Amino acid sequence: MNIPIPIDCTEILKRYRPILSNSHKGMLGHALLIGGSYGKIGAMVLASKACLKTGCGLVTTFIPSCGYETLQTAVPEVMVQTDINEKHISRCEFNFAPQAIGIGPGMGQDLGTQKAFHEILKKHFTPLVIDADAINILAKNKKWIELLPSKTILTPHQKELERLIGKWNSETEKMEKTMVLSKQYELIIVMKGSPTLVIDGEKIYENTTGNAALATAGSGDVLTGMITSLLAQSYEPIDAALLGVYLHGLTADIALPVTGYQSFIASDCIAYIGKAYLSLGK
Ligand SMILES: NC(=O)C1=CN([C@@H]2O[C@H](COP(=O)(O)OP(=O)(O)OC[C@H]3O[C@@H](n4cnc5c(N)ncnc54)[C@H](O)[C@@H]3O)[C@@H](O)[C@H]2O)[C@@H](O)CC1
Ligand SMILES: Nc1ncnc2c1ncn2[C@@H]1O[C@H](COP(=O)(O)OP(=O)(O)O)[C@@H](O)[C@H]1O
Ligand SMILES: [Mg+2]
Repeated sequence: MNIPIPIDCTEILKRYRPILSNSHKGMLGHALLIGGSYGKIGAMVLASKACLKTGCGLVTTFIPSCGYETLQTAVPEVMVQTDINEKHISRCEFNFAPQAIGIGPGMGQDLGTQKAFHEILKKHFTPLVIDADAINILAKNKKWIELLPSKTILTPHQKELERLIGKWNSETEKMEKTMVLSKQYELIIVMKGSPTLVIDGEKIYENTTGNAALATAGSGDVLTGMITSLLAQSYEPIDAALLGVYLHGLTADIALPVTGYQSFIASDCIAYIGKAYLSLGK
């Protein structure tokens, strides 16, 4: 097994690009986030806000129509497009070309949603981040994995990973199975946990930031928004994954002395993205 490369400040500063003084929103990427369902619009609120706060110039969020007012009120900076269906995504049609798409948080696995996801995979070759229910849908329809563009980023937690690759008997077996999947389809797999590992073919990266404060609802939805943001800003997929995971963990490390473990919530993770960037010292 290859020795993991630590994702630390040195590694991150090789990849991080400071903002240029003449930047405008049109240069900083337009991200599209797709997901949410009745009762889980909050996942998209979190992902969308995190996407903007990570520096993306424009963010459009595609949700079922029941979430329209909630999202527009919670994050007025985000543009919203809605599905014809009220409670879940059933047909995803949008009228612009995003630089990156993040899909899955709170999306549910309704059969209509599965079909809509399949259509997106067949029609679009935009850099992709696949999370939560989009991972679960792929696990149910394994043939669709072939449709993922090379270097698509998947962000499974342990249970989602198990649905995707099957059960394992040891940590070594888990790593081997994940690397096989990564190599076979040229995927970047962010194995979320403590610590989070990022697999890119033969390469394994181990994150050095983050703590148990992140064990709270929606913190993964925030990570999806952050990685999609970096991808839309034209970071290479591996750099977007590593920088996203590192900054996400850093928010919790910086917040901890103020919030403690228990009171830290996903919205705090978003609130500390600015301090996480500042601590890179650039
Ligand atoms: N406010 C919201 O709208 C929220 C929506 N969410 C959405 O809710 C849907 C369901 O997601 P869930 O992840 O809750 O459901 P899942 O059924 O995918 O995962 C929950 C199960 O996985 C296990 N698990 C999770 N992380 C683990 C780890 N590191 N090690 C071992 N076991 C682990 C849990 O114990 C539990 O049994 C997703 O679409 C998600 O995006 C959640 O993100 C929570 C917040
Ligand atoms: N004990 C922990 N230490 C460090 N990071 C953690 C810990 N628990 C959870 N996390 C991080 O929090 C995030 C949880 O993601 P996920 O399970 O998808 O949450 P949700 O679906 O509720 O948004 C992941 O990035 C994971 O690495
Ligand atoms: Mg999740």
